[in-house]
Amino acid sequence: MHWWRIWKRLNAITPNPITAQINQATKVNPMPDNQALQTVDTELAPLRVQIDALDTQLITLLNERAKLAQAVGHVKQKYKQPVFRPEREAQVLEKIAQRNPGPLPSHHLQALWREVMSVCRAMEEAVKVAFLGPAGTYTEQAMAKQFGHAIHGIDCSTIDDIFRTVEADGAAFGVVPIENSIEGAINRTMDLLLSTPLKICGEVSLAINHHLLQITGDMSGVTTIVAHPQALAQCHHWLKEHYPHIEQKPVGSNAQGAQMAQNDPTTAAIASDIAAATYGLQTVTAGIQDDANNRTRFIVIGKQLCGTSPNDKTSLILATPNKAGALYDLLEPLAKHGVSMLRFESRPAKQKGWEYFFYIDFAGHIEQANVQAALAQLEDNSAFYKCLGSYPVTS
Ligand SMILES: C=C(O[C@@H]1C=C(C(=O)O)C=C[C@H]1O)C(=O)O
Repeated sequence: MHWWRIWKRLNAITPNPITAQINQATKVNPMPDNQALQTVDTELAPLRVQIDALDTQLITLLNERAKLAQAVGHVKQKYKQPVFRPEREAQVLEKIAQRNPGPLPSHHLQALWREVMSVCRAMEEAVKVAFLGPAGTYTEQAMAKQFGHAIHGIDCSTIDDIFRTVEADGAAFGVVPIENSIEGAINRTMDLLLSTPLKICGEVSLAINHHLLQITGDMSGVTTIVAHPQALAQCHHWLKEHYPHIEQKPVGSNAQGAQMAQNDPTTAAIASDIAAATYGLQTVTAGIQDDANNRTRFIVIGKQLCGTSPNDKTSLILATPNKAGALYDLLEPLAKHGVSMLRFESRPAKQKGWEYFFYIDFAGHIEQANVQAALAQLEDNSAFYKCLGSYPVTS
């Protein structure tokens, strides 16, 4: 007798309230007998034949696409040009959304295309990308969102290491967090941008969902909660309300914390569901961040300048001369040349008391005439000027 027949009989004797509820809610027979399965399969058979035929066509088309990417690779190699072209990929993704007749939602189709481009790119060369490790960090997730999975990820233990690895050509690109919707700017990234010769060549925005994780899902013996300081800050109110007496300990990354929790039942971690799966942890409570719309924006850094895409932004660091009205004068060229500002942040200039560096993002690409005119004037008006690059805007 099949196990589900035994289950059915048991249920007939003592109806299980949970299954009864599910059956009522879903109106699906949970234990179809062989005949029902056969009936379903018979009706599905012609649809499956069509799906198999389409898959065969898709395989052919995808391989045709890969061959073209290989040919592109040969041309790039001949002229010693970079394999990864973020502006071209942004263009491809934009066209996907424009041409999509549905019913597939454009953002799902775009996610598929990211992977298609990733494997096509890998036919030219697997791009090396430095990220904040170990495996399971949000930075790794952001890297996959930007580059797809067919890459060579190099895990670094600090943001400084990522900058150094890319500066020393250990990786072509690095992915680092720059700002969070709750906690604001990531200061270490901001400070390193000031001195690095690297450029910004892309950005990635990621929804951040923090979960409280422990090896068996039991908090009774837990004495320490570990996480990156940003994650601890983003869950501050929730932790204060639910675990006010458990010590909080900052660690290098949330994934590192998850790794620690894997080996120690007295330690709980705050990390993503990917980290939970990577380190075999149980979720004690899901979504513990204080703001449900918690997002982090990451930037892609590299030596490569980015061409124009359908929608670009440019990032600058400026300092004003020390005189009245200097900030107004500094920004006036943006308004004059019709350039709209997207972000304005300041960081103290550490060597000088109470002087600041201003980090400015605005819409447009450095190759556009109005942007060039505004930048020339901005540079004239500032005591310090550094252009960090132009790159495609992503949502
Ligand atoms: C094919 C190219 O190379 C890479 C792969 C792309 C793709 O698969 O569509 C797009 C841009 C590049 O990162 C290209 O430059 O056109």
